[in-house]
Amino acid sequence: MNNNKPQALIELKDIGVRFNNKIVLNNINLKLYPNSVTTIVGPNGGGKSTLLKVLLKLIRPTQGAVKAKTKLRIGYVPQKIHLDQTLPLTVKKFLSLQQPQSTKIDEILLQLSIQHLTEQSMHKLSGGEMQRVLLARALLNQPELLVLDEPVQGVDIGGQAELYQLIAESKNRLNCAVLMVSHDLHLVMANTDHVLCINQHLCCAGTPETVSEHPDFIRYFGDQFAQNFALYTHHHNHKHNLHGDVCCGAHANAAADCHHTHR
Ligand SMILES: Nc1ncnc2c1ncn2[C@@H]1O[C@H](COP(=O)(O)OP(=O)(O)OP(=O)(O)O)[C@@H](O)[C@H]1O
Repeated sequence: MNNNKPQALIELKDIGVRFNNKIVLNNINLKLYPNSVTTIVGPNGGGKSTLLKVLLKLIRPTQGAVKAKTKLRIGYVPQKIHLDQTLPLTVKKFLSLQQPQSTKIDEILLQLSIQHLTEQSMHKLSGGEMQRVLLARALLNQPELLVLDEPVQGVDIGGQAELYQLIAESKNRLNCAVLMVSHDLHLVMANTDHVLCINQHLCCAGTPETVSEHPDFIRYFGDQFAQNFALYTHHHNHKHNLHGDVCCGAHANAAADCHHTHR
């Protein structure tokens, strides 16, 4: 038994979700640990957002359980927010709804290089600016777990890489766990410890390298990705078993337990 292993921040056990008798998720198991990045990929309609909502306790699963550390601080960047266009709202006012302390807001705005947007109207933000503001809001309570649902939607290609870089820096600063849904596989892989490929069930899971070679993954995303991936990948010289421990012969499917202590 490995006594050095940290406690999981949150654990999903045998999660199943049905909507009107349609199975959307089945038998999903997942543990998230501090200082790790886990990326969920999978085809459209595969249940990725639903899984995040179960984890955030926005949806009660039909089956299974979510076990979280007591008073776990979670920051959430949703796919979209809906603002009333008739209500005037500056960025600072928007953020103060989450965190009233002005100095904390200024600190986060500076970290994300958007201090110039402080008095900007929320209605006039570009796609990239809006996503940074949503990230700022999620970071305001110093989350132990940062959850992001397709965080670069509506952001131009240059801004996408920058936003993923800010997410990685925030993770390093807070030592938090990051769980995100992303379609930008080639952009996120270099900063991702574990990938889960979900299509109702867990198709495959493991390091970016192992998942990118899995037949299910190639079926969903094509081997075009493998070529892009080679440009961005970081290299492991070993694999992991179910407990995240280093071993030599682990199979990609065995890594749904997302403990990763090194890069
Ligand atoms: N509240 C709901 N009621 C009924 N069906 C739902 C509900 N929410 C999601 N679904 C269905 O569940 C399935 C999974 O949806 P979900 O949004 O989780 O997929 P996704 O993998 O995030 O998709 P995408 O990549 O397109 O965002 C879809 O078929 C969707 O229509």
